[in-house]
Amino acid sequence: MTVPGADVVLLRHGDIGVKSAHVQAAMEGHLAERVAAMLDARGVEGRVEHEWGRLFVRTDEPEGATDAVTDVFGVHTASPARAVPARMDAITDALAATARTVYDGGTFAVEARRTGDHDFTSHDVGHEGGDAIWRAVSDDVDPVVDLDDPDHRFFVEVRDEEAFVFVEKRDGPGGFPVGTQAPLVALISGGIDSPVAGWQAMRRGAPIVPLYLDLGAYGGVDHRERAFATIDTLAQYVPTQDMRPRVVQVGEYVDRLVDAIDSTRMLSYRRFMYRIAEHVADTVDAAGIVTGEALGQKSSQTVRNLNAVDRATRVPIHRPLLTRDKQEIIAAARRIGTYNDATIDAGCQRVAPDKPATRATVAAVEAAEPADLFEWAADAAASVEVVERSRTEGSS
Ligand SMILES: Nc1ncnc2c1ncn2[C@@H]1O[C@H](COP(=O)(O)OP(=O)(O)OP(=O)(O)O)[C@@H](O)[C@H]1O
Repeated sequence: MTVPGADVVLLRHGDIGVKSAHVQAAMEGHLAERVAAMLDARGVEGRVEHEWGRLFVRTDEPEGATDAVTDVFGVHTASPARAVPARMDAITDALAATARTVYDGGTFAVEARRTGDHDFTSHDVGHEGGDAIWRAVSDDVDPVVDLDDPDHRFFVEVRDEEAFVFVEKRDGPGGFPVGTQAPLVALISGGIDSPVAGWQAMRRGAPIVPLYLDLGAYGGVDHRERAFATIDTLAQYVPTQDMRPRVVQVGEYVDRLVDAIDSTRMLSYRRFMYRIAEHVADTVDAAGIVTGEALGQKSSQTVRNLNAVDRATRVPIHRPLLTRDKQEIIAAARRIGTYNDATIDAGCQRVAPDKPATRATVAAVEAAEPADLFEWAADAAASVEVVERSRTEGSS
């Protein structure tokens, strides 16, 4: 619940803080820009201020602003807060007003931090603030202080001329602001896994260029639409990025693979797929490929098979979900918002052979696949199409 009179949102970052001073300063600048862009994209009024180690959004819409900023990569937590002058009477008044609104019984604690010169300590703030809260609510409830595990936490942060009163720290995605790493081509099939993998890459700062391979008769309109729907959802996290899907038609090539190869078919299909991604990466100056593969999840994802398929490309393949269980990935997809889009059943299952190889060698895969497989990939990639979507075209 937002504190009454909230007029600012405090933003904290996480991993940015372990960087050297000049990198941290640059990343905080990036973060401030991303926060401003997100507010703009969500239609929330707010002015972003940046001080060393901390960002603030001054706003008349603290709820909307908090919702928006907790979707920005790089934001670890955010707190809608009320700013008051850094005087004890102003702080205790704000705490009392907040307690009257949010305190519905149980135990409480005041947690105070302070930087700057003041004629009181953070211990004083805790003590006098606790008294003020007690007086504010003791007619209605029986307030009890518990500093270890309270039901209600009242936070006060005193910074120089101002003090901020708040009651919650809402989680953001953490990580780094998008754009602080080179781009990656993300192979997005629209299943449950690949959108989560793309999101994870963005969370660590790498913009993604979404690439969808249209399987023609093996996929269908639903398959394509679910991929686009997940990309639209991902695009909402990065309003400044160009998230238009890149689409390559591969149906006729898959037909040929199904006719030509049996047990190692999926592995050659992956090699073909990575090669297409490599071509796209070259055209957009991306420095790697992201997939939603997880160790052992499918026959094509055994350690040996991953080794065999990786040899097809000189571009590194990043697999953020490599060690995740399916249930963890599903939970992440639900949090991110891509789960529902991804549950339409379609696609690769129809390409897979009845008895897929699980311990393939590079030599065996190469021996079974058409000699010109990589030329097919080059031909297919040459007709890559950029699909215009109303919500996915970035503003910078
Ligand atoms: N049609 C496609 N377009 C783009 N990428 C694809 C496509 N099919 C597969 N991939 C990529 O290959 C990875 C492994 O393929 P797999 O067959 O396991 O995907 P899936 O089960 O259809 O979807 P997901 O892995 O997203 O749940 C995917 O995570 C994705 O990165």
